[in-house]
Amino acid sequence: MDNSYKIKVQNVTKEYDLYKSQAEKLRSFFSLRGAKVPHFWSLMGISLEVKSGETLGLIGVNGSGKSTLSNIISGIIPQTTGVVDVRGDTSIIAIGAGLRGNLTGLENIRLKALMQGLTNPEIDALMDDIVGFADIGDFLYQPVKSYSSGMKSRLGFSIAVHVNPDILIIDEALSVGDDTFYQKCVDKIAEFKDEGKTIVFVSHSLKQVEILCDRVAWIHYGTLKEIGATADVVKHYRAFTKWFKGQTKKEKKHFQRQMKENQKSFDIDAYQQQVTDELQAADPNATNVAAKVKKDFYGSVISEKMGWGTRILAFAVAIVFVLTCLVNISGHSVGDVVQHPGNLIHPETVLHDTDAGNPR
Ligand SMILES: Nc1ncnc2c1ncn2[C@@H]1O[C@H](COP(=O)(O)OP(=O)(O)OP(=O)(O)O)[C@@H](O)[C@H]1O
Repeated sequence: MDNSYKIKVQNVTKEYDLYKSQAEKLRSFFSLRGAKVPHFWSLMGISLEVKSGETLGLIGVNGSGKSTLSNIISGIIPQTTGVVDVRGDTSIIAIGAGLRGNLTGLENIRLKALMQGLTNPEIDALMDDIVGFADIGDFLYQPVKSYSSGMKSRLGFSIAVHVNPDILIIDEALSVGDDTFYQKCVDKIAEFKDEGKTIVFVSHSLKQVEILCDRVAWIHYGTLKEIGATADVVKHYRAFTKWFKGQTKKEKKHFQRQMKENQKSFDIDAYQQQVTDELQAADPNATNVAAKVKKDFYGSVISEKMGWGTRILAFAVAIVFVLTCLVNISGHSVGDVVQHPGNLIHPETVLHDTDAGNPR
C-alpha cells in the first residue's frame, strides 16, 4: 500500500442539478426525454493529497467549493466523479454538522459517539470531558435547535475531538466561538498535531490558517488554483482578494458571473478526455489509458442518478401500486378485474333492498 498519504482526492467533481422545485425534480425523474435541468459544477476536477500528520488548510472565496470538498472527504456527500481515498476514521466539525436539532446536547453526544463506533461504557467514561470542554451549562439538557451557532460549534467541536479520530476535518467551526473557546480549540488542535493526527482546516481567517496549517490549498470557483507552502499560497490569495476589492461593483459582478457561467457549462466528458490525453502524453507507451481513466472517474462512485433499468422498474412499481389502489376502491376482486378490466372504473354495486323489512 502507498503510505505516502492519508487522504487522496483525484479528479473529484461534484455536480448539482438546479431544480426549481420538488415538482420539477419529480417530473424530470419520469421524463422519457430527459428534462433539461440546469447543472452546476461545484467542483470541476480537484486532485490533492494530505500526508499523515499534516494540517492542510482550505481557503477560497464564498461558494468556491471548500465545504463541498470537506464534506466529500468526510463521506457526508458523494462525489460525482473521481477517487477519494481516506485512510482512517474521520470526524468533521462544522457548525452543527451531524447534530440532531430535536435531541438534547447530551443525547447528541451519545448518538454521535455511538455513530463513531464507541460503546456505551466508553461514552460514559468520556462524558465528563466532553461536557466540560463544551461548557454550555444547562443548555446540555435542551434540544440543540434552541442553541446559538456558537453553542452548536462548542458541542460539535467537543464531541469531535474526544472521540479520538484519526483525521479531523474542521469547517469554519472556530469562526463563531468567543476568544476563550477559540484559544481552547487552537490548543486542542495543536495537541492533535503533536499526536501526529491529520487535519483538514477550512477557514476564511487567514490568520488562523497561518498559525495552524503546514500547507494550504486554494479552491477557486470549483478548481484547485494552487497548493503549497502556507506562506506562498496565502500571499497569492491575499493578492487576489486585494485585486478583487480594487474592482468596481460592476467589474466584480461581471467576474463572479463569468466564474459561475464556467461552472454551469463545465463539460465532464471533455475533462475526462483531457485527463486521458495528459496521461497518454506523459507516458506514450502506456496502454488502455482511456479505460483506466474511466475506471478512476466512475469506478468508485455510486451514481446519484437513476439508470434506465431502475427508472423502468420504479415506473412499473408505481403502476402496480396505482392499479392495486383502484382495485381496492372499485370493490372487485383482482381476478374479476383481470378478466374484465372495464370493471375497474365501475365500482361494484352493492344492492340494498331498501324496502326489506318495511311493512307495505
Ligand atoms: N445542494 C446544493 N445544490 C446546489 N448547489 C449547491 C449545493 N450545495 C452547494 N452548492 C453550491 O456549490 C458551490 C460551493 O459551495 P460550498 O458551500 O462548498 O462553498 P464554500 O467555499 O464552502 O463557501 P463558504 O465559504 O461560503 O462556506 C456554491 O456555489 C453553492 O451554491
